[in-house]
Amino acid sequence: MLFKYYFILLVNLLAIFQLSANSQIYDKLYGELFALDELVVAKPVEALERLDLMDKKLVQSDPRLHLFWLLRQAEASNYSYHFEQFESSVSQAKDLINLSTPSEIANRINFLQGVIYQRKGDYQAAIKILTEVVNALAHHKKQRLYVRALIELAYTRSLAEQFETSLLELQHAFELATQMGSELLLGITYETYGALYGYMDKREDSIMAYQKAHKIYLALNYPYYIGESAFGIATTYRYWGKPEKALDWYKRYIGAVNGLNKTYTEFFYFYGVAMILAEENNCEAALPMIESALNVAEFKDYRAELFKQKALCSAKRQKFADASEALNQAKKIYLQMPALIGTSWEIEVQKIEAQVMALSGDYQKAYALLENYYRQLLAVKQNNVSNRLENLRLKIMNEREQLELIKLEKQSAIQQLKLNEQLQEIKLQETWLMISVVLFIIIVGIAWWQYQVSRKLKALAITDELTGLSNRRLIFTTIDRMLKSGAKRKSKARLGFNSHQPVHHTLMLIDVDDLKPINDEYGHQDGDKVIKMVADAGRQVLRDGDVFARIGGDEYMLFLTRTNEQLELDIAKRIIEQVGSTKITTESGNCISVSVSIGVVSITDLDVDPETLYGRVDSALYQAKSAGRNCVKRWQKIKTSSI
Ligand SMILES: Nc1nc2c(ncn2[C@@H]2O[C@H](COP(=O)(O)OP(=O)(O)OP(=O)(O)O)[C@@H](O)[C@H]2O)c(=O)[nH]1
Repeated sequence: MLFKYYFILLVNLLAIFQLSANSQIYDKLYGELFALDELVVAKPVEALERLDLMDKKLVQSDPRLHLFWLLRQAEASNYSYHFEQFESSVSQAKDLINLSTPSEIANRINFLQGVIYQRKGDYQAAIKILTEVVNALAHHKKQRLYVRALIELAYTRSLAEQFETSLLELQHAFELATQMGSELLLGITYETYGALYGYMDKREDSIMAYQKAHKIYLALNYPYYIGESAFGIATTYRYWGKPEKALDWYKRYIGAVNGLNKTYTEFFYFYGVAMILAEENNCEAALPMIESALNVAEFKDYRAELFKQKALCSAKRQKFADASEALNQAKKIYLQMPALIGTSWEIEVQKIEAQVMALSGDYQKAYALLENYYRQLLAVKQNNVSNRLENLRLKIMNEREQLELIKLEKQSAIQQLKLNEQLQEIKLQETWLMISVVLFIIIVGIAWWQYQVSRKLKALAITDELTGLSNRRLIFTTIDRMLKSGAKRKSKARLGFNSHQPVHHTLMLIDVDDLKPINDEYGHQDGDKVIKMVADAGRQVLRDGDVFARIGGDEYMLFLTRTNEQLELDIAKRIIEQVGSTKITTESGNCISVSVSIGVVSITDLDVDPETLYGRVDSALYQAKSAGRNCVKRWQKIKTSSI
């Protein structure tokens, strides 16, 4: 019993899990379908492939998702000229509509149904369903679908030569498209103006409107629309009697739609080229093209045109049976298209029939038909070019130009804003550059200052402040280094790596005699003068590589390189003489002189250790002091010698 409850609980839990997992999958699929919005028109074939890759079973398991999917398939099929698939998707979608279908989706499907009716030449059905869509959306006009349906309605009316209503609807669509700032809707409006003006025999206006549409489509890069506008331009040029231009634009059409479904793109292309050839009396080339275009079953209105040309061409080639058969086909088509009865399209059949009769030699019948044709044509033209219609057309064109001007002004204001933004950006960049340069200068300045300070500190570390001579640290380091490198060289020489060079350097220890009494009697300032004067006297004997340092209160050490016994004694004597002959004027104005004692040691053996060396020079100085001062003593192995 308990097991049964557990089982039910488990099943419920699984169902809940399944539901939430499914809802996640559905969300993902909805997301994918939403994301196709641009692709269906920009790259419809790719969109169809993507739709095909989606899990159909899953899509079909949710009616709303299925509807959405079918809508996308319909759009992508339409824009890729897969018209059968387009029709089948719309019809499947229609079958799925029920009371719970959101009106927005139902309207979209009805709109597409309207396009299908129109393409099939059932203008009355198209006008009816498109009017329903427009009315259903009338409460919220700034909707893409509302404007789209309005344009399609206007276009369908223009095909049925209801020009006045068509113009009014199109103008309304143009205003809305401008307000909404939708480039695509503007393009479609211009394109439809192109068609409308074409049917109204306003060739130049037609080309201008089509060109505007074409430019917009090129910028959007939508192949279907680029092709449609090129085809429209070609057709207007054809009616205008400019076959070369028409052919050029038919070629542009087939270039633009390259990659889309060939069955229909080629149908339109062959249709256009065949009509040009036939109109130029090149029936031999036109007829096979007319035949291959007629093999495509769609588009009654186009087929009627093809049959008309076939009839004429056949008659010109004396094939009157074919001509009459073709005329019958054309008439049959118009009977199936009540909206076209009485339009210039339909009455033109009589003209063609008259031409066929004339070619067959039945001039009487031809005359009667022609008379009838021109009477009807006059009525149609009068209707189409009535003053009221012409005034309306001019008024509408004027209003449109006003709107275009406003749009241009807005664009130039936006451009100005962008320009200002760019200027500000440039200014900001300049400021940053300035700041960077200033920072760079500051950093370089600080680095320079640090370098100078560290140089000074380094100098201070090795310099005696009072005399500017080297200090004890520097001279001792120099001597140590010299002895070490000398010792290395010597040991290498011993091993035979280099030759042994005899050396002779000199170390002197100089001490001021009786400085204490001077300090005591004249003061430290005068004592300092003495210390500086001795430093100056010693400086004069220096050469490159020599070091002269103050190593203590009144004690100096002098290290001389590349000397000899005679030279070192001469230098010591020169110092003694220099010091002795220099008079110092004390602060109190007295003139005093001092002397120094000097201890000398010759360095000929680099193996000696520094301490021993300092001990020797110290003892030599001690000898000099003991010998009564103001003299030089050299240290010698046994004893120091007096000089
Ligand atoms: N003015 C001055 N006096 C100093 C300085 N450094 C040391 N002295 C003094 O110099 C004197 C050195 O004394 P000693 O070398 O012992 O004796 P001395 O009077 O020079 O006599 P000697 O035996 O000949 O050396 C001391 O009185 C120190 O105070 C200094 O930088 N400036």
